[in-house]
Amino acid sequence: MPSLQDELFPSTPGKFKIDRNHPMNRHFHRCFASTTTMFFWALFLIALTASYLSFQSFVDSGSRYFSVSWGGIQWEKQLRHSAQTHRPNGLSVLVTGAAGFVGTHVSLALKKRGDGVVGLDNFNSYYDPSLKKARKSLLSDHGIFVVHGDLNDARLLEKLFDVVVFSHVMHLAAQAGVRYAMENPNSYVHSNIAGLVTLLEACKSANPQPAVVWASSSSVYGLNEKVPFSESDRTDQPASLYAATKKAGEEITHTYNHIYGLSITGLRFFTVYGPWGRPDMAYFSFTRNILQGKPITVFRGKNRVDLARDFTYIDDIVKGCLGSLDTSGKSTGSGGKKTGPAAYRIFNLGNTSPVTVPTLVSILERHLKVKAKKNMVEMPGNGDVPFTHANISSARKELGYKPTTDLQTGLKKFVRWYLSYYGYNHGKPVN
Ligand SMILES: O=C(O)[C@H]1O[C@H](OP(=O)(O)OP(=O)(O)OC[C@H]2O[C@@H](n3ccc(=O)[nH]c3=O)[C@H](O)[C@@H]2O)[C@H](O)[C@@H](O)[C@H]1O
Repeated sequence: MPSLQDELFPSTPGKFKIDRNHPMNRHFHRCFASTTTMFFWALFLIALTASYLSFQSFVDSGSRYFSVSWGGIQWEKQLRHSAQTHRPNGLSVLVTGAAGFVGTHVSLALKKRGDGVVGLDNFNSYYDPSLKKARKSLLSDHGIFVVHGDLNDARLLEKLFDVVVFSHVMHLAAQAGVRYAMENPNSYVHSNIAGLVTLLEACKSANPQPAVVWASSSSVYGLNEKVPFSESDRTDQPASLYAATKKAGEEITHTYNHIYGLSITGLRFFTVYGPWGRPDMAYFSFTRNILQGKPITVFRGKNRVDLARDFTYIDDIVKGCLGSLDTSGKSTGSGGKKTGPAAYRIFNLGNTSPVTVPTLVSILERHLKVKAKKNMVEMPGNGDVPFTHANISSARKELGYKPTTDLQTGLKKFVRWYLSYYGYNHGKPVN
């Protein structure tokens, strides 16, 4: 005789029948019905929770505008992996502007020596974004993850500091270019002022606070005529809005150091050049035009005086950046409050040997084996300064900074990279 159990739960699927009139079955049916209801309610709740969580990460991931560019479990995993250090006492560094010229080189150098690096970049179109994307894939080949996002996205920054404990921030994201400030002044305010403040707010609130090293500029010396430029020289006569925003950055970072105990190092870069450089800069655009047989415009100062720059090779700048990170000392704030004094430093990173722009052109002509078509034009009043020249004794003493590449050697490396990147063979484009 089949047991009750067998009747109710036959081993053969599909033969399950319930005699609703059986008293035992009526009782069972009530129980079963309530279990089923509970089961469906549970399913419903699980589905509801899951969709809430994924909605949260969707909102997290983007911004108020719901564009999904960051966030989610996979994204966080990539962040943590990229930030992992591979040497004892390695640094964990957030590099802003990582797909930029200096950002790419600094990120690679940090990774190479075993530090953890996470990049941040908004991939804006100030110059050819495909170059930025190529730099990004170079970084990715070396295990560096670059987050696509803007400095002004406070929620993104908060999230980055939530997921990773950064020991340092290398802040290189900026609106660069001296002359473009007359075309698009607000982009300088957006990146160099508002973006800087948003970043410093995130740094100040992070626990622990990171030490911050950031890119100021030789342009802060403006109309200063005392040479070479020393950090203690006056910087209250900017000649361009770009310079003014960098100078403002120095004042803003000072207040965050003073109030919140953030360790701050500002680096005044002097006309940095090299492979993977910026197409808007003179050495780069001159190379492009010379190879394409197009004329170049060479600015000249008052009384036909040649303009000169303390052109500094990228590898030297990278050494200065790493030296700054290594010697920055800790921030002292906690929970957004200062608990003691922290370092506030400013260094010139230049080459200490200015070269005139016509000399730059003749070095390029030699390396490219093509004569330039030069238009000599009087320097328009667009923010340029006649010359720059760095005194680097502070950086030498404090950071062990010692530039070793002269313009001739550095441009040779740049030209070799340029020809290979843009597909030239013996000075001719490869079809
Ligand atoms: O040290 C800095 O802090 C800055 O360096 C760089 O500015 P600059 O030193 O002005 O470099 P760059 O544009 O290459 O012009 C070089 C020379 O060529 C002259 N120049 C320029 C263009 C042109 O068509 N003709 C010309 O003669 C021009 O008159 C100048 O004499 C960065 O761009 C800037 O972002 C910032 O980082």
